[in-house]
Amino acid sequence: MTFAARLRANQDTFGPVCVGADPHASILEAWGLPDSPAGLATFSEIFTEAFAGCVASIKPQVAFFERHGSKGLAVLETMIGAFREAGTLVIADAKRGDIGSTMMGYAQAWLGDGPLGSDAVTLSPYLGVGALAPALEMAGENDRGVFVLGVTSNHEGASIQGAGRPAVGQLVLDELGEWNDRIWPGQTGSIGAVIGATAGQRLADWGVSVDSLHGMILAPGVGAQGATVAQAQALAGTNLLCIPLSRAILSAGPDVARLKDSHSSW
Ligand SMILES: O=c1ccn([C@@H]2O[C@H](COP(=O)(O)O)[C@@H](O)[C@H]2O)c(=O)[nH]1
Repeated sequence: MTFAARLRANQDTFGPVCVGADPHASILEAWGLPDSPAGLATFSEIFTEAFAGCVASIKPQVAFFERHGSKGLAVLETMIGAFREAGTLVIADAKRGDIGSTMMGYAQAWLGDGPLGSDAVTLSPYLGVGALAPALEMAGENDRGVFVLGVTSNHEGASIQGAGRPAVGQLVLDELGEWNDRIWPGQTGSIGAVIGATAGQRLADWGVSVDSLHGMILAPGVGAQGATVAQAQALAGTNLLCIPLSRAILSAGPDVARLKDSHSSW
């Protein structure tokens, strides 16, 4: 079953909200945990108890595990394994992107069967969508997914993503759509784009349309960054929409019941 089909099936049961695992130092502190690998491990245990098997997908922000070095990555490996075992899809937010030969290494790390192997990974197209080919092809071969930065939720991206006509963001979407049509003709492709839920006005101003994507949209920016679920829904078109929320849900922790309620309230 393709990643997109698995995401759709999970979202039919649990809804489109993807819970972000972003153990910022401030979240660890708010949860009464030390900013250390041990604190991170306890965060991960609570997060897993609250959400494994109970939500469609999670999106661990790799940066917050990397900052604890190898011990942090070990915690991430355990978390990824526990969620995948429970049938909850793991979207590793690693934002990888490099020349094709190195890209193969990233694809093997995040979309292979190794300890960090996840259901999907986020990618940056700054070296060209074509440079991402090893990951895009592996998504097709291994029934995994990717989400490539298109028009991001932060305003600093505008000077590059909105440059030119068609805008750079449109060129990225169109190229991703060509890959989807090639690998999954006539279906929802497992190559997605990151389009910030905060970016609706920018899309309109730049004349960017998501129609050519024929895939999935990951729309961060709801909650802590000020966008609403309705704003995320308004920009997805016919693409399969996945809405990640991190701080807005994690702020309900560390109580497991309150974390579950917080997810349900969205
Ligand atoms: O355009 C983007 C791409 C990625 N992100 C990531 O999503 C979460 C958002 O966290 P919140 O606490 O829900 O604001 C975070 O991991 C970002 O790195 C994004 O915000 N915008």
